[in-house]
Amino acid sequence: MMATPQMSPQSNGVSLIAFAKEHARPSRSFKGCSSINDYDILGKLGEGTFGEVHRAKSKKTGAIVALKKILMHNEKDGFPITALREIKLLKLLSHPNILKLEEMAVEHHTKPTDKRKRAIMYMVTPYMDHDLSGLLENPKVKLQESHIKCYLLQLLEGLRYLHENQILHRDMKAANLLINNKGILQIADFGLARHYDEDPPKAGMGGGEATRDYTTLVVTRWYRPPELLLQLRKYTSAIDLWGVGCVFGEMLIGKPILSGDSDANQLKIITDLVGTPNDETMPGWRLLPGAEGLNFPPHPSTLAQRFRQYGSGAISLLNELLKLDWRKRINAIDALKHPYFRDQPLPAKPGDLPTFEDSHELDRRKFKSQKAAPPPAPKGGTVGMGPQQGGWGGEPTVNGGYVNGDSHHNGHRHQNGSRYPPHGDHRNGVPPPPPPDGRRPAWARPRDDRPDTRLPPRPPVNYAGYDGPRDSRDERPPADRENYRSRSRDLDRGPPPRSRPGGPNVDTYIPSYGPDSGRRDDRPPRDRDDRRRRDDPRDERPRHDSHRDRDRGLDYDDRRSRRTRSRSRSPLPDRDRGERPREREPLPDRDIYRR
Ligand SMILES: Nc1ncnc2c1ncn2[C@@H]1O[C@H](COP(=O)(O)OP(=O)(O)OP(=O)(O)O)[C@@H](O)[C@H]1O
Repeated sequence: MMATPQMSPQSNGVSLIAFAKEHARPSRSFKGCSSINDYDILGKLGEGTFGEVHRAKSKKTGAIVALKKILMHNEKDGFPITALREIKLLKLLSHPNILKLEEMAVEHHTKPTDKRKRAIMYMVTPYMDHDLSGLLENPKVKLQESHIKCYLLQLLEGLRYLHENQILHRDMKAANLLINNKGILQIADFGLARHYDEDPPKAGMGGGEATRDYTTLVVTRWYRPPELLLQLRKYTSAIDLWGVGCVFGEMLIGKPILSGDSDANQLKIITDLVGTPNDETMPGWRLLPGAEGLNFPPHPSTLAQRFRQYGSGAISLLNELLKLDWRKRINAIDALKHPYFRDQPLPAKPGDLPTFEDSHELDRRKFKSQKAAPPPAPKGGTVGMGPQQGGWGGEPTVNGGYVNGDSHHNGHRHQNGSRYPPHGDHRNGVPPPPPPDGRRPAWARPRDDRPDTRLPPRPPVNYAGYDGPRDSRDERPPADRENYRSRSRDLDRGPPPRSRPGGPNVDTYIPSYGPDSGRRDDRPPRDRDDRRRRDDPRDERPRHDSHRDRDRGLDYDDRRSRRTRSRSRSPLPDRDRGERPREREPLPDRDIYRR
């Protein structure tokens, strides 16, 4: 088991080396690195931001595993920092509800012409039969309320463990929750996770308060809490609990509950559901950077009405998880004690859950192809930037879900290899499915009549294209700051500007638990903030940037020349572009592990 809250390195001055030692799981549980030849590849399961995921069988143990291939979108940039973060965190974590990293597997190029290419790395994790998003899309799966409670309890247990150990997941969503046929749910995909510098949450105290800034470029839009949409940088573990609320609602109604087609639209449909913010429901919201120029016509919560068929227990827990005020949002410790879990029907035991046929992204394509033709290949959408044409136009459906531009999609994985929309399918004549039956709960109605849904882009881009403009870190020229302000007043007029690569939103911190981390460990947290990291030439651009390039069909050379062009044109000094010429101040290689 990992540390108790008292062991937090920042709260009591314990060095991160000691922290790592406390947290280290038994060394034999992480085997290190094996060869890809130790595995028989059985088939492809999916494709994510990092790369393909394959099902495989270990030749040594016979175990069925998942191999996540780490794609090097840009070989010259080296190993992706998001993958490094994920590997480092997963190596430390040990909990039944957190996906376990068994080992890494390496594939060396054997052809003489490829010898100079970098080896391909794979993360080896136990094979899980489903992800929750795939499971909910499987027409043969009918989740009963006792099953939902069982999954929700496991999700909260996993999250309590993460938060107790000061880790924010920052990408809570159904697609990142893996489930096996023994009824075990595990939280996966730690590519956006990070160590949290504040104290762990305490019972009855919500997520507490944060004292330092974090990047707001986190969480997939449909699961993104209002405070992040409004650019709060001092956010807390409460951001993950909002995601739990979205996942809970999704399990109840069988589809994502808040599927905004732009950040502005996301805020709109959130407030339609939980009521507009005011000084009581979200004190201080007007002071948040993203609130500038925003006005919400007062409107009460409709949550109880929308979820009335699921009973008062479910409504009460949803209300706690989907609280606008992040300071009052329930934490995982308290959510686990919520009376909903003691109401009938009681949570099923994992071993009592039914088994289902495998539901991964490629299986989802199979389910969908039984219903409709797949969507056209993207013509170069921009991952991370909503289509925006939806503006504030999300409409609630009768059963508590929402219909908007996104929900008209047919839910396929896209042929850009992503779960995220290429932004444009819905304009290509894919007809919306018939409206859902709003009277019956998800498990009691046919799955085929639910609107198809697709995940929005991840990672997000804030519609202002910049956050934290009011603090001393705003080093952009005044003209740029002014642009930000006028853009924020025109939220739904057009597509958002792209955030600047390596700009102040880039939170490239990865916790430094390595044996060589002593020197910096003792520095105050302030020293390890985003400012230092964005100066690092090896700072990775936000994940969506490189992914976006890929989806735009830009190859490495395109990207490089584009970067070179923008560099030569940019009026900003290197510092402001988040870059620092290597020759000026080379950093030791190991520094990449310290951000
Ligand atoms: N251990 C596993 N067992 C079975 N399937 C898995 C496993 N890990 C991942 N998958 C499948 O592969 C898909 C992509 O995996 P994952 O989300 O980890 O990749 P990613 O690159 O982080 O994706 P994203 O695009 O969400 O960032 C998952 O949705 C799931 O369907």
